[in-house]
Amino acid sequence: MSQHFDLIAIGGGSGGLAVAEKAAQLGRRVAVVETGKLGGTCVNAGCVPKKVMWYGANLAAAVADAPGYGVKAQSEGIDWPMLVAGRNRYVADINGYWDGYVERQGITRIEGQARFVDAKTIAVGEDHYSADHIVIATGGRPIVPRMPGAELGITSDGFFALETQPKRVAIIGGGYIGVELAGVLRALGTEVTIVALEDRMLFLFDPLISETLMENMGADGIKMRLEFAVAALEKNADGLALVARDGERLGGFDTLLWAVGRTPNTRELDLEAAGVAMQPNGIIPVDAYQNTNVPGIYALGDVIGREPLTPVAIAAGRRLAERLFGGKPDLKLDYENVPTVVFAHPPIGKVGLTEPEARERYGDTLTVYETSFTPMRYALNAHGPKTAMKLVCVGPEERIVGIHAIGDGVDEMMQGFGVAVKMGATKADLDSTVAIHPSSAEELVTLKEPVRRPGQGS
Ligand SMILES: Cc1cc2nc3c(=O)[nH]c(=O)nc-3n(C[C@H](O)[C@H](O)[C@H](O)COP(=O)(O)OP(=O)(O)OC[C@H]3O[C@@H](n4cnc5c(N)ncnc54)[C@H](O)[C@@H]3O)c2cc1C
Ligand SMILES: NC(=O)c1ccc[n+]([C@@H]2O[C@H](COP(=O)([O-])OP(=O)(O)OC[C@H]3O[C@@H](n4cnc5c(N)ncnc54)[C@H](O)[C@@H]3O)[C@@H](O)[C@H]2O)c1
Repeated sequence: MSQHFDLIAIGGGSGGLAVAEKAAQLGRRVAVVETGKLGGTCVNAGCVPKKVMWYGANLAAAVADAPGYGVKAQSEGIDWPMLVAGRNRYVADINGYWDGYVERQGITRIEGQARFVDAKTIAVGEDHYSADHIVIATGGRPIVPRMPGAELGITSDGFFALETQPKRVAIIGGGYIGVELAGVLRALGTEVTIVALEDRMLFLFDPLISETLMENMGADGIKMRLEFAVAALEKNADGLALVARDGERLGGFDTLLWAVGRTPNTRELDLEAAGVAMQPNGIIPVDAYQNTNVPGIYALGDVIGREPLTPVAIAAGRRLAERLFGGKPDLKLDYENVPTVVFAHPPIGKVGLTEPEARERYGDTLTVYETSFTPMRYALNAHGPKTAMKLVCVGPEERIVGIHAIGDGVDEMMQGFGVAVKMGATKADLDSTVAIHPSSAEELVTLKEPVRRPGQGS
């Protein structure tokens, strides 16, 4: 069989579905090729099931706070199979939604694994399909480094397949996934140890965020080991263990979880058949318009290795379709100032540059404001996780180039502040905004004395 389309999206995840949907809405003949379930990583093994677990974990933590407020609640434990079954039903509903939606949009769904035959043709099994435009949106998968015993560890995919709650978990990696799953597991009652290669958790985030995160994690009973380079995983009478490069052992775990990054699903695509360039790490280089080196072949989402987040993949996909078919030849995604949230306990949000990044770009012209407090949510509890916030401003006009926050509610707060930063807001704009009281967000519009002024360094 051979069929021709205006556009084929390889991958039915966040980016592939977005480009296909927009192209179909613009009247084009479109196909999506997907090996698994529609929705991709985000729906099936990422954002969605993770956030359901995060809500469950928040509720479990809230029960512990309830008596302080006179609410006579007491947890009788976690029904893990019930939580997982509910989560899986929720995900299946979204899969079902996408199945129907793709059909209603008139998008042809091709099930199977795509590979290139030439620059205009792909093969799925025995069948060939050609298109004027082919979009590579095949996402990524978790990295499991090569080392002795590596297979003893599960990944985030394995986490979502756990049928019973692990009791003692070691998480390898202090990035997004490590931090999020550590928080979820701990709030649900699992003993958690997290090891990071660097000298702080979330080392790509602002140092104030890492510092406060580690304080909050410690208070929650999460054990942390920094600068711990895992060299082997082991199984012995005591259970599972991590062995560091210097020989140190951390043992007694029932589950080990790799959270050391993701690698693009590009090696199985036969890219060389189409002449598409790929970096040694599997990333496909693109220009600002998602063009690969081959005319008519584009890449977006996690495969391009920039801001691997669902809304980024979706935004890139929509813009690409509008550029190709919507009469907007200059439309492209601006990858600067992408707001992002880590669903830790409590969550973390940021938009723009960290203080060290801003210092590197703008030199000693920064004015930095900070605050740190325990939010009112814990007024009647003996203690609660800390909130911290930072504004990074540039030049005499104090243009805001970075906002960083950790604390209850910052996940929902950051979208609006993202709009402000995108519009070029200055500190004076925040000062002129009347606060909402009592809230944590009001702190960001009432920051007074800077902690660092131009010329004062960090
Ligand atoms: C645990 C976890 C939590 C996350 N949480 C968040 C979050 O809270 N917020 C957020 O913004 N992002 C989150 N992410 C990241 C987000 O899931 C990804 O950035 C996003 O899914 C990328 O979209 P994509 O379209 O590039 O790829 P994907 O969504 O991964 O879709 C790619 C699809 O292509 C298919 N495919 C691969 N190869 C082929 C082939 N040869 N032929 C046909 N189909 C193929 C795959 O089966 C997959 O369905 C999370 C990720 C993980 C792992
Ligand atoms: N809330 C969200 O938006 C969200 C949630 C989860 C994932 N994601 C996306 O998925 C991507 C992948 O997440 P991730 O957490 O796997 O990657 P990550 O890049 O965020 O973090 C990986 C961590 O593992 C460490 N590491 C690497 N090799 C190691 C080793 N051998 N031993 C010990 N530590 C090692 C890294 O230094 C880093 O700290 C993220 O970059 C993010 O874009 C987003």
